[in-house]
Amino acid sequence: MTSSLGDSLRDRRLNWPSTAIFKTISNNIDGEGLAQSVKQSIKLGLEQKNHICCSCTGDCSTNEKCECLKMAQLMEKTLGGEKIVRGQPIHNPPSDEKTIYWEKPRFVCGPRCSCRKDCSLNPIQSIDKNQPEKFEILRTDQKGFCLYAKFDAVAGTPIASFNGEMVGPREIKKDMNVYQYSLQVIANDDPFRKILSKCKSMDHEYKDQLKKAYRSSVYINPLKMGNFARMTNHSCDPNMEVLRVFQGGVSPADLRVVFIATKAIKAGDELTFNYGDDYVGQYLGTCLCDKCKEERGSRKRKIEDTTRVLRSQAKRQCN
Ligand SMILES: C[S@@+](CC[C@H](N)C(=O)[O-])C[C@H]1O[C@@H](n2cnc3c(N)ncnc32)[C@H](O)[C@@H]1O
Repeated sequence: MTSSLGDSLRDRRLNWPSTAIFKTISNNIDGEGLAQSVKQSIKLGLEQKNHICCSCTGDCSTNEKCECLKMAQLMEKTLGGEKIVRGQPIHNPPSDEKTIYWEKPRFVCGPRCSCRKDCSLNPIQSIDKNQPEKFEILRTDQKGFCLYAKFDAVAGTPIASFNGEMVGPREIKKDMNVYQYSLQVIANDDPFRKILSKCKSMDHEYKDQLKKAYRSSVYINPLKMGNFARMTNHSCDPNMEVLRVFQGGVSPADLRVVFIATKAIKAGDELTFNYGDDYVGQYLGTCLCDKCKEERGSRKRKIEDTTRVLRSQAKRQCN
């Protein structure tokens, strides 16, 4: 990891907080505390008959026979989120963030598909590659480590995946650090369950396990093993949003968390997303995002201006 520290602490890893040291992984891995149904459906999902992958040779997004396109279309039709297609921005109403994350998971081609390079239904194919060249981590006094882009991107571009260990709720509650760094990927009675009754060709045993698995809670903990995305700070005016994206199948192990640009990003910009009101209210105290700092600055200027006016009025009256 190529992190830089400010002033005298530069490059002295001994001085880094434990949250800054982790093993980089490019896929989620199984961790502790997962429900039996989650473990079982991950195992069944590894069987070839339960993969969803295509043998297309051209662009899947125009091939009506493509298995991946069919699943992407089923998700779009049932849950309402547009397909993610490379080169086409994803249009999401910004006020709808929570709903997009939970209600509208997407489907894309995966590493087992034969289409690979040219396929526009495979926009996250190389998202985990060359991360040190794409991102920079710098440490600031107030927010700790911050993630910066080293590239320009248009709104709608997939920027990074958020990787780590898949763990159950018990693991999250045990340690406040784990709680603060983790993202929930499967919620109790997950909206994704609506898809399962519509998958006619799915193996029955697998489908039953999936129905149970998507009734439990699963989190991604990036603390011991993860990637750069775990350094993404909160902003009340963020430049990314989080999407759940299935890649190559529909087991919990195929579910990935992907950050998508919501506005144009320039090299040097800090990458941020909205942690949600609960987190901000409970853990951030004073939000140090640019928007809040700007608002506090303008409030302070207003108070100073008013005080100056009142003082000069009082002075005039005294004279
Ligand atoms: C997931 S970590 C992000 C990476 C973190 N900055 C670090 O150094 O490891 C979340 C923590 O970063 C800090 N943080 C993130 N966004 C912030 C913000 N807008 N204002 C203040 N602190 C923030 C808080 O301490 C928060 O609990």
